[in-house]
Amino acid sequence: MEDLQLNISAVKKVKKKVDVDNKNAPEYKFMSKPKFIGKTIARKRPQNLSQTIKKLEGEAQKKVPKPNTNVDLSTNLRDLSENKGKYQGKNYQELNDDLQLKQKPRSGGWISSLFKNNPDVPRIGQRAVKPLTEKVFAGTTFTDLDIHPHSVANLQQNLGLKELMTVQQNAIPIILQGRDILIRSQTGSGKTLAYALPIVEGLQAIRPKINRHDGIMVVVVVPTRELAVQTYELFLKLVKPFTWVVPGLLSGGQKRKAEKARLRKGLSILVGTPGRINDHLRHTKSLNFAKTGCLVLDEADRLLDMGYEKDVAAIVKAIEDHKKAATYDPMALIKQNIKKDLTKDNAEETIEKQPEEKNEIKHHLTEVFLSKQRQTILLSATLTKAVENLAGITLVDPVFVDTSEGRAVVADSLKLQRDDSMLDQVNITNMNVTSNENNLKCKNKPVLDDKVHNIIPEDNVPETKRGLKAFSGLNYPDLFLNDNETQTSDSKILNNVTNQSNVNKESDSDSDYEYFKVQKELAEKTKKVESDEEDVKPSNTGNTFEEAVKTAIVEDELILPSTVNQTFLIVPMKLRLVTLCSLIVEHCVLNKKGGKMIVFMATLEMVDYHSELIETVLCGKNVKVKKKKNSTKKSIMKKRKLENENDEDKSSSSSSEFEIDYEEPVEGGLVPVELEMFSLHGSMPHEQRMEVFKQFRVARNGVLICTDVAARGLDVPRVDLVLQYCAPASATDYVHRVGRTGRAAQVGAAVMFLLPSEAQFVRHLEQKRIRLRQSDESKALDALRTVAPTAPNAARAAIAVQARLENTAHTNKDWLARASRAYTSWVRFYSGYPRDVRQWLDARQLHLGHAAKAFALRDTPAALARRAKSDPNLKKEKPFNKLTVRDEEERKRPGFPKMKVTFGTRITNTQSSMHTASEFDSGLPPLEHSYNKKKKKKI
Ligand SMILES: Nc1ncnc2c1ncn2[C@@H]1O[C@H](COP(=O)(O)OP(=O)(O)OP(=O)(O)O)[C@@H](O)[C@H]1O
Repeated sequence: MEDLQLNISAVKKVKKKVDVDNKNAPEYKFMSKPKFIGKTIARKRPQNLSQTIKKLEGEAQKKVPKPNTNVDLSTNLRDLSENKGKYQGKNYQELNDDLQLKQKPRSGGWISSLFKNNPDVPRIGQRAVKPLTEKVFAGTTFTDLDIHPHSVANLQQNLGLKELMTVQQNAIPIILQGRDILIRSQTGSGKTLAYALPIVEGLQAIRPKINRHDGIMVVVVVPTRELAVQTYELFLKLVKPFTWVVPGLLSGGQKRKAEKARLRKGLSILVGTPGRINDHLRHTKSLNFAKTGCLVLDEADRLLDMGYEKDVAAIVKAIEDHKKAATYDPMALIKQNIKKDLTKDNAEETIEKQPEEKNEIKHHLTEVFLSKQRQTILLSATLTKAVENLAGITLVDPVFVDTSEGRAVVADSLKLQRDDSMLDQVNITNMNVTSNENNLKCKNKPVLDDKVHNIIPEDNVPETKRGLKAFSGLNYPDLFLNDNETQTSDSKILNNVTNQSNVNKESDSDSDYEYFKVQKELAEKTKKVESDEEDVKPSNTGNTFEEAVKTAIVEDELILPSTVNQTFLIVPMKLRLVTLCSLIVEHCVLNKKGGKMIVFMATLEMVDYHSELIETVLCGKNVKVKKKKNSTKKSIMKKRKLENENDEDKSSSSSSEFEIDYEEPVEGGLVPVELEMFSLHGSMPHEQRMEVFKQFRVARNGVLICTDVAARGLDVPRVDLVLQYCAPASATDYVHRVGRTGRAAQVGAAVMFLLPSEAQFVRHLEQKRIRLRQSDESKALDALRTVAPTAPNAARAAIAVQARLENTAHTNKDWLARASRAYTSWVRFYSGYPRDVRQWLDARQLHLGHAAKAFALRDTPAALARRAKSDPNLKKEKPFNKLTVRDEEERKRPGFPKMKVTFGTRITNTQSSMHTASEFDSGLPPLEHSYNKKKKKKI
């Protein structure tokens, strides 16, 4: 009686009590023989492969004369497919699929081993982890900034923003000074506005006013198309009072021609993804960065993942090359000289005018736009070694802004130069962010008090001391060396920082008392360390910026908004899909206010399959629904109440679930619910992708199932739950996924599903100062009783839902193929987890048979593997996101020498990055090669 099938195929609608022989069943008691038709019965698993094979053999024996009694099964099957009309043209896999599909109508039932042989759910004690926190709002307003009054009014009226956020208060004055900057601040803390506002301010102040033909002044590079659209839209709002500043978008979806035309028309601010921008750099002559005074790399760490570093390097190099080329333009020089001669006569007039014009320039950033200089801004909520290297390569005399509380840092690389002449002492300013609120209030003074911030305007630095790269040890030209000349940047970096990772003393105890005791000890220790730090002269690395960034990276502590309630739920593999359905119903259907949630999955095949499967099953899509009068919400609630009372009585008297009356369920046991489902991944057609993104943004409630393509930067209003159905590939990914909720100090919740074998992954997160609580799994399936109202308890409701999920997945070959593809892609993804998390997310611990159940499949893993092998869709080319860095293209276009780029040690492993590589392609169709055109003409 190991594998039994629950058959609910009754016609009668009258409640009857089922008499069950249940003495030997371990968990759920199945009947060996039905006492009467139409009630809960159990029977052997029909789709057992051995049975299938026996049947095939039987048929073969009937129809084909037995050639040899010793022939093996494969010979029989071959004979079947080759000789017999019924099976002609079908391979073994097709036959197997046919049988799989036939089983449903024949049996009318389903496998019901959902609650059998599941591993125990471990209890993971909570350790004493003190999360890093960050104050979101600064307590000052935009009027305190020295910006155009129209901007302030626009922010208030069109964006509804009044108060400055902490990162904005710290970063805007520095950006207005034209300084290079690296910003680290938690997710949803307003980093986009922190750079967009001063950029618009700097541009609008240029006189005479710029126009779209003056060239691209600002380039903003972001990792995904959605983020590009979002950033572009913010710029559109900010330039409303300054119509002569024109933002533009290059993010894919449109034809090359249309984008080329837009570039030819002219833009002031260009927002785009690296692949797309780089592609136009190679194929669109009108794209020129000679006038680019500001480069923004948002989500800098992500930009260096997924093989994007070459595109980013090419953009940085293009800006430098174009600017250089513009400087040495002989025609421009001649023109300039002629102009000088012509205007000699008016020299007096010019001299008189000059001071007036100079007075108009409030911020150094405006001067940067008018000069040959370039300001670079790097941003992310998480820093990696690769970002450190990128900062070393791209930033000159930079400032590091880290806004986490208790360690808020504004570290200035120019501090050293000033101190050389003054104190010969290097200090990182650890300061309380709130303490400098008053510094912004005086408009006529330098915006920041440099005594507090350690910032000195670039003008005050002696010429000889300026122009230092962010890291003294980095060799800048390394970026563009040829293969054989390349040296690893890493070997050159002197890592002076010996700071110990601030891993807290841990306690495995759950008790609050223990937790607070450890916290107190920690607080005392921290106090002591801080006072010691004041006495000890810091190590002289020669660059405060370098020291601060390296410290932040070595400590590797992550920060999340404190308004997000983070939990994890340990779910046995077989129960994952039904638990997901339950959480969706609980959050989006039962929640009276209407919930909006994002579900992260590992692969795009999973996203496609799950979103359609869940929508079909929960919403009754494609199912003819005959609404029963008594299945209205009110009656269901009433019934539930009665059942609950009955349950309580019965639980004491009976141990069998099958002794409870089981009414024939409406439409297979499920009542459809109202639910808006959305899905998003990088391989979706562009228009559909944008449409989904826009619709989900405005939706009041609903579920977005997506890959990590939605993990970065996306700002969707009212998302109050983030569910990680598959564990993230790193703690950093965890932070960005969770960061889609609790934005701008809003309240949010985050749940991560873990398998029992993955439970220790929580410890990995705790080491990074992320604190999570374990959720109680006993209530996780309760919400399913809403969709299976006739089920006597949550477990039976889960069985009914699982049955419907399986039946749907076995509706036809197309469904079956998609289910198998999703399963196979997940298995592949799982074995590709990066090495540093593989000890917790170990593919060898997986039970692949149970995993099949989680994909609503009934096949054995071996049969699934065979199906995957014969599926042409799974043999499709690996996603290729290096459209713009092909060798032949490198050679074709002058000015783009073959580059060997290493921004740092690659931390992503190729296997796992391939799964998501398609998320980040340029969005352009491949170029038609000239020989193809010739061929076409000939034809
Ligand atoms: N001063 C402000 N007051 C109130 N809300 C603000 C302010 N500045 C920005 N916001 C809002 O905060 C939200 C998050 O901003 P933003 O997307 O820039 O965050 P972020 O730090 O870039 O996040 P991520 O790290 O996830 O990319 C947005 O909805 C934005 O409108």
